[in-house]
Amino acid sequence: MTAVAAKRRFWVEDGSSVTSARGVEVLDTPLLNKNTAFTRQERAELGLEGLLPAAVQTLEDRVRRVYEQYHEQPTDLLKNVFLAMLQDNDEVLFYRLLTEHLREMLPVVYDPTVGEAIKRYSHEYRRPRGVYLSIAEPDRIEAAFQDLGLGAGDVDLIVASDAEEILGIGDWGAGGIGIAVGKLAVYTAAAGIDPGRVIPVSLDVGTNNEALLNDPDYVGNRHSRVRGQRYDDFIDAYVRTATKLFPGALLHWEDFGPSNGRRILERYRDRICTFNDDMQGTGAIVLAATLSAVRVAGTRMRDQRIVIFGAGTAGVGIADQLRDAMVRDGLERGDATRRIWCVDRQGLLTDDMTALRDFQNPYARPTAEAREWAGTGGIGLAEVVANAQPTMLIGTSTVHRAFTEAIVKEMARHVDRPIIFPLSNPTERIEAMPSDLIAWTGGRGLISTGIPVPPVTYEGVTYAIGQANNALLYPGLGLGAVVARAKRISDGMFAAAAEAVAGLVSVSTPGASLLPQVENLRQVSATVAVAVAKQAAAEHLAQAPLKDPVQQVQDAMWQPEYRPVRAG
Ligand SMILES: NC(=O)C1=CN([C@@H]2O[C@H](COP(=O)(O)OP(=O)(O)OC[C@H]3O[C@@H](n4cnc5c(N)ncnc54)[C@H](O)[C@@H]3O)[C@@H](O)[C@H]2O)C=CC1
Ligand SMILES: CC(=O)C(=O)O
Ligand SMILES: [Mg+2]
Repeated sequence: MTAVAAKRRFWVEDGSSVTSARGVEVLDTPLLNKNTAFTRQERAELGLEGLLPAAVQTLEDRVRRVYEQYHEQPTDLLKNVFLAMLQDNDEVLFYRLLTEHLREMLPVVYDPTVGEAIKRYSHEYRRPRGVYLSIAEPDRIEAAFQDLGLGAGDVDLIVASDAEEILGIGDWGAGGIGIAVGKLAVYTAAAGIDPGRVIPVSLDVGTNNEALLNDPDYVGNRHSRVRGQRYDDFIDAYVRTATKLFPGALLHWEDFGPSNGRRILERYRDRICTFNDDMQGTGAIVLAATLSAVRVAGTRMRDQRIVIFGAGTAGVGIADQLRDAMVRDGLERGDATRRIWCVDRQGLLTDDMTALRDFQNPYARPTAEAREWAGTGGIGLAEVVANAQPTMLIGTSTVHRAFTEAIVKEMARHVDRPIIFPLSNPTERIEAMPSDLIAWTGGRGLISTGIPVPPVTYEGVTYAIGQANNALLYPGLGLGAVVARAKRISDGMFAAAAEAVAGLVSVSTPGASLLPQVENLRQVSATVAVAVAKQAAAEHLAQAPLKDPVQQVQDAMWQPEYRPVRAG
């Protein structure tokens, strides 16, 4: 039996959607469905008369109603489920609502509530979204993508996760599709990436999460994680198929375990258009926040002394970009590397440790240097902070409350404006809350967090806490790459993106945020996109001509508006 390739239900011509679907099939297509906003003529043409109540409403009418319904949901998880159902029913309405209430709803669609939704995925499961690839059937990858009915030029972006390290909550197996869906929702809300031209992908290689393996409702493969050659071959089959079927697509990797994430990126980054968000997107947004902080502190990038607590995917990704920024500020690479101290489970990483991961090796400190720092229980974060006297402390460890009052006060003894970024997500993982950090440093701390937090008032000054989350960066990066039709995603593109974000921030007022506010995410993303597209052109990585990048970026941004729908 041969597989039957699915056909697209609709396409766009002169600003209208044209569809071969009729009746309920139209209402069941989220990017086509306008529900009560279908005009009388559209209802007649598409076989919808009698399937809808009499009133013909506008998008604004519909937004008003769903906003009320949203507020009737009693918990953030149920709000998330409500929005997912809306997205599956009427995608324009979902994106209009989300865009109009971004500060309110981003934490529900994305970090932190997305973490809870992923944990509950099999229980709250209603309908599928995306492509589910199973390690049991690597030879069905092509058929799986073809079931979408998309052509070679129809896809701009694919976000894939194997769900080994979802945010800071660990292995969530098939539920990991939720992070791909959430990241893509942010791409569209923040940067106007066309939601009809993206694919979320679950790479289901099993799970080591016992709770899932023993949960009768679990919807994924019920075996332990496959590793080694079979895993690599599966990833390779995914990359080969995706790039063959959709040669223009950017492949985004999200929430892999540290060794796989790094290895996959190294294998493909010079061959295809791809990036790892946790390593590179995070590194760039943290660099942006650092550039702002350094301006406030009146110091220079090259003068920083940086302690990173949690030297995994995100931590070392941040280290790499901060090191490169110090090199751009005039330091030799070796000298820049020596201004970074990485602390992980085993304490300060030193060069006598045999079990370091290869990407940690460059940051291992000479054993002799650290020997005299050892407290009674080894060289932990407290000893490193006391001895290294850092100007910056970054948390990517998933360890809640790891930045204690004693450690923060010790840091603040040695530096005028301590820069402290507790970046772990979701809320129950953050290394310290900003209100404490500001109090412990007497208002001198320059703070940014991964989760969204409200402003903190301390001794009459209100401190806005910028969200150092890769969501402020990757959407614009993706848009810039799409507009430029970039062949590769280079380190230079991340540096350009970071500088563009930092350039949007005015830090002259006391308590000003180190990063732009989430309300301005579309402006931030457009600015990043222009910088990234220009950088791609400068590095001869752009395949599209860039005559007027500012206008090209604006033109490329999808808007949540109902289009006329015609029968075809
Ligand atoms: N703000 C942002 O944009 C981002 C934040 N993150 C957050 O960073 C955290 C880490 O994420 P990944 O790097 O992807 O995970 P990962 O698993 O690659 O890295 C975590 C590291 O922390 C270490 N660690 C765990 N317990 C520790 C302890 N008690 N003491 C010292 N080190 C310890 C682990 O050994 C590992 O090396 C998560 O909470 C995640 O949500 C990750 C990416 C982006
Ligand atoms: C924000 C993000 O990508 C993470 O926490 O993994
Ligand atoms: Mg992530």
